[in-house]
Amino acid sequence: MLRRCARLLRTTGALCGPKRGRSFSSEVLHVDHSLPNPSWNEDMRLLFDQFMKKSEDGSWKRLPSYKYNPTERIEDVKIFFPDAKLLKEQMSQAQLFPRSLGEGVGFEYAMFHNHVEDRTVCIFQGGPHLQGAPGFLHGGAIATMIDSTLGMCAILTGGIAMTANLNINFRRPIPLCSVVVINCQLDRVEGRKLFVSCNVRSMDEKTLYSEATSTFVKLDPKKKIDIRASGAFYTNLQ
Ligand SMILES: CCCCCCCCCCCCCCCC(=O)SCCNC(=O)CCNC(=O)[C@H](O)C(C)(C)COP(=O)(O)OP(=O)(O)OC[C@H]1O[C@@H](n2cnc3c(N)ncnc32)[C@H](O)[C@@H]1OP(=O)(O)O
Repeated sequence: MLRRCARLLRTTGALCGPKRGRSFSSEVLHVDHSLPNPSWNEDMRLLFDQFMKKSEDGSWKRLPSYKYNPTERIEDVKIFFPDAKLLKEQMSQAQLFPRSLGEGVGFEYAMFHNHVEDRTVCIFQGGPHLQGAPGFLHGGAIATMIDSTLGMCAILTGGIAMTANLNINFRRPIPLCSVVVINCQLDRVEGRKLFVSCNVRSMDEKTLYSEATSTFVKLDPKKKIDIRASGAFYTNLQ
C-alpha cells in the first residue's frame, strides 16, 4: 500500500512542491474535477465506469465538480446574504475545500445522484496527504467527504441548506489510497430540516468503514447570513 502511495506521489508530481504563479484562466476555472485523471487507480476507474453505465438510462446523474464557484452557484446563494457584492468577491476567490489539494494527493472523488430515490453516491480515493494514523485516512478527511456527500444529497433534494448536526461512527480504519463508496440517502424532511444518512463501505461492500446521520437546515432567506461577522476570512481575501 505504501508503495502504491509513493508511486502516486511521483506520478502526480507532489514531491516537487506546489506550482507557483498559476493564473486564473477560464481553463482552470472550468475544469470538472469529477472526471478520471491519471492519479485514479484501477478500482476508482472501474467504479466510475459502473456508475456511468448506470447513468445511461437517466436514473443516475454524474455531478460535475469545480474547484472555484461557477457564477450560477453565486446567483443561487446570494439571496441568503445581505451583502451580495462582498459574497461575490469572496466566492470567486475561494476554493472548495475538498478540491483544494493537488491532483492525487488529497480528495479524489466523483458523485452521482439519483433523483427518483433521493440518493447520492460518492466514490472516493483518499490520497497520501490525508493520513491520520499511519497508513490510514485521517478522521477529519473522512468526515469532510461524508459531509460533502450528505450535503449534496440534502441540497439536491431539499434546496440550499447547511449542516446543523453530523454524527459519525468510525467502525474500521480506511487504508490510504484505497477506494471507498459513500452511499447517502434522504431519510425524511420536517419543515426546514433535512435528515440524511450514509454509510461508507469498501468497493466489494464487505467492509463497513463508517456510518453517519446528519441534520441539514434549509437556509431561510428572511434570516440573512452576515459574512462581515467572520472578519478573518474577509480580511484574508483582501
Ligand atoms: C451555503 C451552501 C451553499 C451550497 C452551494 C453548493 C455548494 C456545493 C458543495 C456542497 C457540499 C458541501 C456541503 C458542506 C455543508 C457544510 O459543511 S455547511 C458548514 C457547517 N455548518 C455551519 O457552519 C452551519 C452553522 N449553523 C448555522 O448557520 C445555523 O445554525 C443554521 C444551520 C443555518 C440554522 O439556523 P436557522 O436557520 O436560524 O435555524 P433555526 O431557526 O434556529 O432552526 C430551524 C430548525 O432547525 C433545528 N436546528 C437548528 N440547529 C440544529 C442543530 N444543530 N441540530 C439539530 N437541529 C437543529 C431547530 O431546532 C429548528 O427546528 P424546528 O423548531 O423547526 O423543529
